[in-house]
Amino acid sequence: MNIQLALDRLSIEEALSIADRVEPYIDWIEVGTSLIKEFGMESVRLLKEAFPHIMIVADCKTFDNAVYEFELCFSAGADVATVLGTAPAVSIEACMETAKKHGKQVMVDLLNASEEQIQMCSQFEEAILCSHVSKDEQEMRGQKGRLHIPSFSNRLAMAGGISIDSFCEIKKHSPYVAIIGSSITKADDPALAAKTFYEMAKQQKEKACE
Ligand SMILES: O=C(CO)[C@H](O)[C@H](O)COP(=O)(O)O
Repeated sequence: MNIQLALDRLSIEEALSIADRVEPYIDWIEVGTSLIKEFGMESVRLLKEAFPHIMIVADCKTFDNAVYEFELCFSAGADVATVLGTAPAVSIEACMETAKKHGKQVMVDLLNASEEQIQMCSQFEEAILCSHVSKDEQEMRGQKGRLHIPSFSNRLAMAGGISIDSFCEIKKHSPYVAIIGSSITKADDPALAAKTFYEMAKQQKEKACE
């Protein structure tokens, strides 16, 4: 399991500083949608420049203009870019092709996708499929559990409000990537929080999940 640090609602300086503090305990860094919207592709470029050896995920949440947006992300240094699973199939196909051309990866965010749309997304065998509880569902509806977890993906990602308390539940699904934002970035001690997730993910704290 890879731990993906999601950097959202931060300045670029704060994002760089947190990533630097938690670097030993994370596998991938996500440049969150909020950073991309506020600071543009410069946020992706600066994170990749600071952490050239770490997988950088540009959470652009593409819905249309797939080739253009994915080209922007990969030119800025992203290793993975995201597309919404609710986007038209032609757009997801274009993301897959653009990623293949650059030797990069696609994460399909299944936020608000229907069973039918999830089935459609599962045809993209090279894609990482992300089961995601949105920020608004968490904060405005108090939703914690996920409605749809694709059982057929061998590259499953899980995101949205993952905490140290809920991490054992996440582990049961053996995701390829566990995406964690606020539980690290808003922790009093981000390095300690990231270390705890990392150790649990790498099974050094298996007993904690029994
Ligand atoms: O994509 C996102 C928001 O749309 C976040 O990356 C994802 O939700 C993880 O952040 P958190 O752990 O704070 O929920």
